[in-house]
Amino acid sequence: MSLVIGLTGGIASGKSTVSDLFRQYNIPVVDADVVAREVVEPGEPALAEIVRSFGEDILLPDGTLDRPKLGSIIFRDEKKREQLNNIVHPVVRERMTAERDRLKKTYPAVVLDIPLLFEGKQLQLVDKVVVVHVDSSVQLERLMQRNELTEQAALDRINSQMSLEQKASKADTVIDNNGTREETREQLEQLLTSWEIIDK
Ligand SMILES: CC(C)(COP(=O)(O)OP(=O)(O)OC[C@H]1O[C@@H](n2cnc3c(N)ncnc32)[C@H](O)[C@@H]1O)[C@@H](O)C(=O)NCCC(=O)NCCS
Ligand SMILES: Nc1ncnc2c1ncn2[C@@H]1O[C@H](COP(=O)(O)OP(=O)(O)OP(=O)(O)O)[C@@H](O)[C@H]1O
Repeated sequence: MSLVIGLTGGIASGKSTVSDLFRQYNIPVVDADVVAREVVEPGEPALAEIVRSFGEDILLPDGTLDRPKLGSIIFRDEKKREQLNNIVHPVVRERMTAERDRLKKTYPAVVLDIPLLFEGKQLQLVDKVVVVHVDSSVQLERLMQRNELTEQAALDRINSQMSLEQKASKADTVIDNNGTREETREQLEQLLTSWEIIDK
């Protein structure tokens, strides 16, 4: 029996940071952001569909997706975001399911890092949900710093998702990532011990 853990949170709340910690305990992580990039590479059907919906201008001269341009459209416009989600999410879900099932054969636990686990209705993919939580001021500050975004662009992204408070209220477990990375690691270790995935 392998436990499938859904890891989620808000943008820049620390999912990748916690994913790296899972990997340090030899627990594999499938990252939805990485899969979402793979499915829109040149030659993929999803990219052709994006061009049909958003126009040729959404491509860079080398034929790859102009991600900043698409981001500037969809993070400000709910209808366009839904349009993009309807193209990308089913393919992402299919690939993640296959990867999950492959890894389940070998590992006692598998993590699916899915930023839109609740919004994208992907809960059926996982057994337990871990939400990485930070206060909104910490989230805004870390996002602006990491992505070199203005406050407005960062807020557009944050507000395009379900609030972190709401996500935390739906979780099986919440990891508080306001503190140091070491404090976050300690919380994860405790969790993995209580779920009997690692021995203390
Ligand atoms: C719009 C795109 C091209 C912008 O690319 P960019 O390189 O700037 O961002 P990146 O892909 O690294 O995403 C960063 C974060 O933005 C948030 N985010 C991405 N897409 C969405 C969305 N459709 N709705 C809400 N938040 C989103 C997530 O928290 C994600 O971790 C890209 O995010 C995309 O293709 N999004 C649609 C696919 C998707 O929903 N991905 C999320 C995981 S399935
Ligand atoms: N405990 C921490 N202390 C200080 N900085 C942190 C901590 N956790 C994460 N960070 C920093 O905050 C930023 C966001 O973290 P991370 O990339 O892990 O978030 P994420 O949830 O994976 O983001 P995204 O939704 O965009 O994929 C990064 O620059 C990271 O280095």
